[in-house]
Order: sequence, then structure tokens, then C-alpha cells
Amino acid sequence: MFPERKVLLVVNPISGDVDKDIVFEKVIETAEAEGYDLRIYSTTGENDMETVREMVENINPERVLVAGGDGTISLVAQAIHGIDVIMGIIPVGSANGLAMDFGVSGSVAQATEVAFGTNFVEIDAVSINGEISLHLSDIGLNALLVKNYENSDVRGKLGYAKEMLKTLSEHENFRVQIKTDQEIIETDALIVIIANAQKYGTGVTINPAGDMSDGFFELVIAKKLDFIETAKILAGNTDFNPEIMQVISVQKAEITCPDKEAHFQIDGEYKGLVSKLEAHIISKYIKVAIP
Ligand SMILES: Nc1ncnc2c1ncn2[C@@H]1O[C@H](COP(=O)(O)OP(=O)(O)OP(=O)(O)O)[C@@H](O)[C@H]1O
Repeated sequence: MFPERKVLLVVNPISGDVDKDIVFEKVIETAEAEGYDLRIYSTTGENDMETVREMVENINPERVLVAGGDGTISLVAQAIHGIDVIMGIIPVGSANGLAMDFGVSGSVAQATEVAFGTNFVEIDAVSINGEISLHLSDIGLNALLVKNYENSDVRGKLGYAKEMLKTLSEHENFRVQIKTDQEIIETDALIVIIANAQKYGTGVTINPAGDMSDGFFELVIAKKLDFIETAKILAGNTDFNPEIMQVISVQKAEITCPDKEAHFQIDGEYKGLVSKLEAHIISKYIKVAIP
């Protein structure tokens, strides 16, 4: 008999367009081969964080696997924070930016192998106005795109292109003041990114200095740009460019928009208009399995 090694699989049945049966097949097969007792929770969209936390406390698994998009990964991360367990990611969302930053972007089979593997890192999180960001959050242009896309009735690439054009015509630069322990920056900005990671889901590296385990996050400040450069940023066609962007590594910062409120998004979820943000790093937030 194997000792009681348990693994919990959390699946979001509606994320992305991957058939979840492939996930079940692969995880059941691997759990059997590795001698794990497998439990499965399918998210409902209601009180999932509390339910996952209770299940982890009751079952006491060695690992929690998450099959979903960034939203589900973030939810599970918050549910297991403070509990000694490793999270394994099986990216089956529509964008999967977080998984890409961990080098998990292949097939369900590859991701499952990594999720059950022995390598892991302890990653930081950024607390922004009391909410948790694991990946990339921002105020300004991209947050407006996230808002427009959430409200759009056309999904997929076509819907995205349509909302990009709308966003380009609507967006306005804004005045921002950034206070850190080292300096105060005041500028007109197109976007201010609060970055724990390096890449957006498109694969574009917006924050080359990003290291999710270094106890710092970056502020990437893109100043006023012409239409073409703005469109490139929005389309994810521009890597970090020091001529038009400034980046600073910090452990905490206060961001104020003194003249007018700016659109705000956390890890791909629109959060409304804000005039002030307080951000600080929480180091070693959770353990994540990596290749
Ligand atoms: N059973 C369910 N029915 C409806 N909504 C659900 C259900 N389970 C979870 N949700 C919702 O799914 C959303 C999270 O989706 P998730 O981020 O995992 O996938 P996605 O949107 O396809 O991917 P991505 O974030 O990569 O774009 C949350 O808003 C959550 O409330």
C-alpha cells in the first residue's frame, strides 16, 4: 500500500475552449501511476475560494493542481496562501499569461507532467489596494481594453481587434504621481504597469527585469506616445523599449492620479476607475511547480 498521498484538482469547467475531458484523463492517469489519491473540485463561480480553502484544510493534499485560466489560478493561489502545499498549473484559459511566465505553455500532457514534478519556486505576490496580483496589473490604456473586451458581445480575435480600435479612439493620457522610498516621479502617462511577471499572455516581454521570486515588483511607465506606438503596445507587438518606457524596481509604491481617475485592471480583470493605488510586495506568497 502507498501511504496516503493526496492531490486535489481544481477545474474551471467554463475556462478557455479546451475540452476538460483531456485534463481529467491525463490527471487521473498520472495520479494513478504516481500513487496519489485524487480528489476533484469543479468551480461553480460562487464562493469557490472558501470552498477550495476548506477542501485543502480537510484533505491535506501534497499538491493542488489548477486547470483554468489566470482568474482560476489566482483564486486557488489566494485559497492556499499560508498552507504548505505546491500548486501545479494546467493552463486551459483563453490567455494563460501566468502559465507562460512559468514556462508552462505546452500541451495538457506537458503541463500535467510539470504539475506532478519535483521542481518548484516560491513566488511573490503584489498587494494592490488590498487585492492580490500575481502577474501584471495596470492603470490606463490596457485596463480600458480589458473593460471594453469584458463588455463586448464579440469574443475571440475579431472581438479583440474591434475593441482595440475602440480603445485607441477612447483613451486619454493621464497625469500620475508615483511615490517610492527612493523618489517621486510626476509625468503624463499612457499606462503604468505594476508588474510581478515579465510577459503578457501574447508572449510579449513588457518587463525584462521581472523575476517573480526576487522580493520586488516593477513599475513600467509608458509616457505619452504617438498613435502607431500606442497601437503597437495595445496589440502586444512591442517589447520593452527603454526610449519610451521607464522601469523601476520597488517593494512598495503609492500611485496617485491627481487630475482625473484612471481605468484599473488586476491580472486581466477590470476593477473600475481609481485615483489612488497603494502597492506592496508580499514575498514568498505561494509555491508553484515549474519545469
Ligand atoms: N461553473 C462556472 N460557471 C460560470 N462561471 C464560472 C464557473 N466557474 C468559474 N467561473 C468563473 O470563471 C472566471 C475565471 O475564468 P478563468 O480566468 O479561469 O478563465 P478564462 O477567462 O477562460 O481565462 P483567462 O483568464 O486566461 O482569460 C471567474 O469569473 C469565475 O467566477
